[in-house]
Amino acid sequence: MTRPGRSVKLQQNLYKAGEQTVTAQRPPFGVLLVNLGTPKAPTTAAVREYLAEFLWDKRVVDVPRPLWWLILHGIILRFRPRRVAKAYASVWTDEGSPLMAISRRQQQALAAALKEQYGCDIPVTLAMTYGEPSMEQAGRELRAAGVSRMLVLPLYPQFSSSTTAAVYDRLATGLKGCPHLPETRWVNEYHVHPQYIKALADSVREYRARHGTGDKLLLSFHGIPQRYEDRGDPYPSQCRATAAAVASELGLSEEQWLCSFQSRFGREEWVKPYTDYTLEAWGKAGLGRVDVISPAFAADCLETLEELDVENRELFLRSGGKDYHYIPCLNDRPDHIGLLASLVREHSTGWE
Ligand SMILES: C=CC1=C(C)c2cc3[nH]c(cc4nc(cc5[nH]c(cc1n2)c(C)c5CCC(=O)O)C(CCC(=O)O)=C4C)c(C)c3C=C
Ligand SMILES: [Fe+2]
Ligand SMILES: [Fe+2]
Repeated sequence: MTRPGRSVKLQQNLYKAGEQTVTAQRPPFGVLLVNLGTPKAPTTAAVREYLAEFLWDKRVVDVPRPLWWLILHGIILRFRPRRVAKAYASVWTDEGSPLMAISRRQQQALAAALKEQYGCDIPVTLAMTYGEPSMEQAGRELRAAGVSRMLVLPLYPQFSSSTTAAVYDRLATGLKGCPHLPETRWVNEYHVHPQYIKALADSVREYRARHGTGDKLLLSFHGIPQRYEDRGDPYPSQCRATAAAVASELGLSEEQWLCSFQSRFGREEWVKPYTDYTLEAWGKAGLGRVDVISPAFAADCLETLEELDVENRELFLRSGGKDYHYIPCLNDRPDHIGLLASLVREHSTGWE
């Protein structure tokens, strides 16, 4: 008769040996790139579906549920989708929503950069917090590639409870019921990473070398409600630090730049100064030319291509401003992909 202790030990050894054989062909780890999400089509129905999921997340809107359900379904989802769908239609591309098209290019470019860096394939998958590709889809892709260690890289340079923490919640939901969790690491933020600051500053330098230099540089970040900052969300102070670091890298004096916040939603107070009020005031004050950049967005999207490049341009010019220049997001610039590859390397120490 075999003693129970001995048989257990043998099984463990066999399992270990088996696992080692498999591990030799497995990638050392995989990367999960995450961005916010975007509608499937620039139609009222698709935008309604997207907003219904996005705006129901308590991390985004924290109004008590029964009241918020009435406001969301009774008012917002009845009227907003039609107007917002028109805005999406005006920026839609042959490859789909700009956010999705650019995210896919970032995914491919990062995979190529990592292959060069590590000398083997490091699977890079893309997930959206809301809509598709979902965390579950991305997780299945990573599992199929044999990944047992996962680095999560939310494409948010500044940490916010309304974005980065929402990724965390959604990931946890996606992993519910998963019988064997991957070992997971996480990039929380990279708001003053030297390569991020340099890439932003270089994008301004290159733009200005081609198109001339504005009187002021406005660094406009997506806003959040002031209440969120008051209860500890570090996002606004990280945005201010990013803006100051870019200005310093560019050698700008205090009066040559400003950090502001855009994309307000609802009636409550959001973090200030507001981008639209600032541009209106600068236009009225007779400012000649403003250059605008939006460092919180890793990819151009509705909020930059429509709100910043179209709506706010009109506002500035209507108010008396002379010239308005929008500088694109880092998107798939090689220095941006280089930054993402560095973040992967820095957070995967010991996994190689
Ligand atoms: C309702 C409150 C919102 C908070 C808080 C918020 C924070 C936040 N969002 C981004 C990035 C993006 N937001 C985008 C669109 C968008 N954002 C809100 C609302 C809040 N965002 C809405 C309602 C919308 C949809 C458009 C609209 O109806 O006006 C996008 C663009 C997506 C696209 O498809 O192009 C991005 C990206 C950040 C970084 C952030 C806080 C840090
Ligand atoms: Fe937003
Ligand atoms: Fe907006």
